[in-house]
Amino acid sequence: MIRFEHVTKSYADGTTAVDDLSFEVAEGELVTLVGPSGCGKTTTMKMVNRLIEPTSGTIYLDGDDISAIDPVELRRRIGYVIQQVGLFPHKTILDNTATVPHLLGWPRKKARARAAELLDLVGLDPATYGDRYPDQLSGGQRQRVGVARALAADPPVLLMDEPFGAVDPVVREHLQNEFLRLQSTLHKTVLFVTHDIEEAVRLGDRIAVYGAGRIEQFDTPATVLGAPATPYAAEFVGADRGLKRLSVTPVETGDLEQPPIVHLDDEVRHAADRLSADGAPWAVVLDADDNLHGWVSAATLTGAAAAGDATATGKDAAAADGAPQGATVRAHARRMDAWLPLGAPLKQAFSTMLQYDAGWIAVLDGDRFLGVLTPARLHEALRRSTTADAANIARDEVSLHTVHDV
Ligand SMILES: Nc1ncnc2c1ncn2[C@@H]1O[C@H](COP(=O)(O)OP(=O)(O)OP(=O)(O)O)[C@@H](O)[C@H]1O
Repeated sequence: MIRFEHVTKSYADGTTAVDDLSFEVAEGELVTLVGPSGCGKTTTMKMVNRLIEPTSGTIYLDGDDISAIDPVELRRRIGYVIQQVGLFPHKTILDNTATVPHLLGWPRKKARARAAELLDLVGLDPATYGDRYPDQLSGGQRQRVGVARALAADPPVLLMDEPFGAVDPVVREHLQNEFLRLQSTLHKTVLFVTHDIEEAVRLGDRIAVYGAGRIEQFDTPATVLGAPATPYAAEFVGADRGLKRLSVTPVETGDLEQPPIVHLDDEVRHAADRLSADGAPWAVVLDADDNLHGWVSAATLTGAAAAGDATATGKDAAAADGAPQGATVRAHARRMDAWLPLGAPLKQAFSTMLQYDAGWIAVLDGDRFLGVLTPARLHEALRRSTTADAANIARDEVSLHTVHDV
């Protein structure tokens, strides 16, 4: 969708802002450009909508050489969001959002209806905020208006230059999540500039790590974090890149352990026997529909089974009706609320373990129980995924050596 071929930008004073850049952004892909201040990210972006002209090389948009497209016509195909937002202070939020449709000559009513729809889409109720002026909004709300305005004419391409840079970290994370949600339905082709590696990793399908005027590495977040291409890239992504990888590595079925399973209505004695045959200290408990209920310990079941025997020989009254209390697993099972969906990031898995102070968490596919993730398996998954991504193989094809193998 966007293709750079040997693009260089040098200024009259001899500064080379961008040096022989070649890369491609696929349709519907979100590519983050990340790097330190002054490395040429903004220059790269502004060449796409011709706010800056390259010194040499060619940029293609959807196969067309953009130098042959009238800049005004070009910019209609490209939404642009910047950190300072650039809202017109004397225009209402609704009119600000409708700016591009107005410029395109849409009838006023249609433009305003579209603007209201977009404000709603970015989480601002048009009835509440539409008639306000920019200085009556918070910084985060203004950023949302910036995104709504860029999307108003439904351009296939979005350029975003540090769009969430001016808000505090909490609002920023909120805006990032909202933007990811939007992008998952809109599938725009997005070039997103940031100097924040966390943001780049979080948002990007792929990341371009910039050194001075050059791309040092152009790859998925997982690969950039797991196998930095150069010492510079390694330093830029940070010594804690292993931890950052937790956010971009999903839980897979092969990462899970399979503890024994018992059902709520199983007889205690049968369940206890099964666990002791397996030598397992506990079992996962499922209900009749195979949905997760919780867990039960082998010790509890064995104790209950023994108590049941004593009751039976003691001719307890409850046993007389054939349904002694505590005869099924149901009476002894504990609820387990620590679960997460397959494909969730390992970071979420770890955080859920900590939140519930749990030694394992269940992994579900919809309602279906798939297995459990333990801290050891989580660590293994992370180690395997690093090798798997670098060698381009499946995670379960990686063999690991641990201290137990020595
Ligand atoms: N008009 C200009 N004349 C000379 N040099 C310029 C001009 N505009 C930008 N530069 C230089 O080009 C280089 C790249 O600038 P650019 O704005 O693309 O960096 P950036 O990576 O976006 O930085 P930041 O994160 O600080 O915005 C910088 O060294 C900058 O000083």
